[in-house]
Amino acid sequence: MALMVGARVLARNLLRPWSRLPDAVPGRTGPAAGGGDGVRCFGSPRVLVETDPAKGVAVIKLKNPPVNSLSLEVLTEFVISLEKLENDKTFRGVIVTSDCPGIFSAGLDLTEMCGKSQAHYAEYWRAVQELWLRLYLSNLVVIAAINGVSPAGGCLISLTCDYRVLADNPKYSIGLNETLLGIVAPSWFKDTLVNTVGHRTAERALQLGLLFPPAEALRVGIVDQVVPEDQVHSAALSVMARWLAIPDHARQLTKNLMRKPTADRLVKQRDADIQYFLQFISRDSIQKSLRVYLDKLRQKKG
Ligand SMILES: CCCCCCC/C=C/C(=O)SCCNC(=O)CCNC(=O)[C@H](O)C(C)(C)COP(=O)(O)OP(=O)(O)OC[C@H]1O[C@@H](n2cnc3c(N)ncnc32)[C@H](O)[C@@H]1OP(=O)(O)O
Repeated sequence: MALMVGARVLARNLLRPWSRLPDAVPGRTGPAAGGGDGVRCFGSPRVLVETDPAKGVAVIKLKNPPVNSLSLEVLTEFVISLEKLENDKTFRGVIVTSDCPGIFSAGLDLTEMCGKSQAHYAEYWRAVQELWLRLYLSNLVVIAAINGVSPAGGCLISLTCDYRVLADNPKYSIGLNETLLGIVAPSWFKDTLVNTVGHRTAERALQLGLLFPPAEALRVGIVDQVVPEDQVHSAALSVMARWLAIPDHARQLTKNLMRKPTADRLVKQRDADIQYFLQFISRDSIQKSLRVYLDKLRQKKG
């Protein structure tokens, strides 16, 4: 069943012309759309997109309550929204942020990796790869406005961006904490972190599963800027203006120069990476670790 979801969502959207693509959140214009004159909204139930054609900037807001976990549907809808923006020459930059208060993203959806079929794991992992590749190599300027806690896959999304602004709230930690779950961040997660903070900091952070609070996150360079919580969006817009002042072709070629070797490593062995994930995630010990972790999260409330 779940195997069909990603393909169904993709097919339904890709078959439609651009102007009719937004279906779940119909296009709205003007102040009622929440962004002032000229702001248009589209997107899907879990990935909202607000566009400001005059500025050439869009905002992608993840909305998968309660914790913005990256389910197969979120990953698929995210890729579709990004592709739509990439294909429209109006847009040169996108800000990625969250619509869930206090949570940027809880990372990969653990329920997608626990107790499911091999076919499902394969489809899910391909969708994770796809989003990473699209974001990492996007021609758009991509800025993360991190307005909440951002572990593991949430951190990965931020790391794919060109610049990260984090809200200054001690609860909003960020990092690749996979080892704390008894799992291992794949090589391309590791590469993305190494490319951002350097080898030694990445090694320590990965082995210990460190989640950095804002001041520490800034110190190690996992984020570029920490600002008061109510200024995250305006700070991201200011940074965007600076990046958009650079001629697109020069910036895009430079980005490609910096990032393509890392992306190519995954592209060249995508199927092998999926097979490795399948073997890893299907192990009894790994399934048990994930179940224990999920149970702990669920029991926290009780
Ligand atoms: C070779 C390859 C190997 C495999 C590599 C795999 C790489 C994995 C990458 C990942 O991203 S794994 C996910 C890592 N994420 C986390 O560790 C975060 C876990 N969540 C939290 O710490 C907290 O939920 C929170 C984000 C800090 C929010 O806390 P809050 O108190 O606000 O909410 P909770 O009560 O904890 O959660 C509400 C609800 O949501 C469920 N949930 C939380 N996180 C996830 C998740 N990542 N996936 C699925 N579901 C999640 C949680 O269980 C609660 O559910 P219910 O009790 O309401 O049913």
